[in-house]
Amino acid sequence: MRLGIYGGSFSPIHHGHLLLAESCREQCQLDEVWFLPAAVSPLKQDANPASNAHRVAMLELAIAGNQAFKVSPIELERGGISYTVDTLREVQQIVPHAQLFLLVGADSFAGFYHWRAINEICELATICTVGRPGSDLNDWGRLPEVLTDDQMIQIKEHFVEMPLIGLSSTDIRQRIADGRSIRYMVPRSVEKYIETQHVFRSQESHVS
Ligand SMILES: Nc1ncnc2c1ncn2[C@@H]1O[C@H](COP(=O)(O)OP(=O)(O)OP(=O)(O)O)[C@@H](O)[C@H]1O
Ligand SMILES: O=C(O)c1ccc[n+]([C@@H]2O[C@H](COP(=O)([O-])O)[C@@H](O)[C@H]2O)c1
Repeated sequence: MRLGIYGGSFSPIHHGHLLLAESCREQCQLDEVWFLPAAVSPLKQDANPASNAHRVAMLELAIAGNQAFKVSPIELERGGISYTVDTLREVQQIVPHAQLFLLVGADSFAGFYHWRAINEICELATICTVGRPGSDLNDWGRLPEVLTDDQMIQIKEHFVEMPLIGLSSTDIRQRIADGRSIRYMVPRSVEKYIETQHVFRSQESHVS
């Protein structure tokens, strides 16, 4: 099985996330893509995402009907800071025969040099990178100092094409706070959930 591993805060999930996952599924011939909401994203430790329950509920609504997409709670259940290397090790235990592909947007990839154990990450999974407005996938910074030539070639062979989508969860949360429209930025089911559950409106929704 070719398995896509897609981590993020997903607070909330939006159409940029969904198109990224679908583009990787198609172009990397993935059998499944697992969405893994982070307990605490290592480089966004000061962020205050919606509760775990809300993020999982919105993810489930967003992927409903897509047999290839699943939500995995393993980072939430592990708790603490969600280091990707720990997640990949855990997934390897759960599905030992799966070939793992790590899906990463360009802004996250720009910080990849600072992630924990990046050589091991590259051993455990093939990195699939996707463009995002404002981040240049060709700017590798100091990565060539730490990655092997083979690792760099493998990453370059897995650039995934997708129309650039200038959506971000931060902007969507700001729009909600301002009482502005988020229609067509997130699936309708997610929009309705945010509305009826008052997510991002009350302090309560930020508590796990
Ligand atoms: N519009 C987008 N285009 C391409 N990749 C994206 C887009 N939005 C998010 N991603 C990627 O999805 C992953 C998870 O992102 P995350 O859940 O942090 O969303 P975000 O919109 O960046 O959130 P926030 O604004 O709260 O920081 C990261 O790899 C990120 O690069
Ligand atoms: O393992 C790390 O050191 C690491 C550092 C930064 C980000 N990540 C993961 O990358 C994913 C997207 O993170 P972010 O900060 O762009 O939302 C999420 O699953 C994080 O756990 C992982």
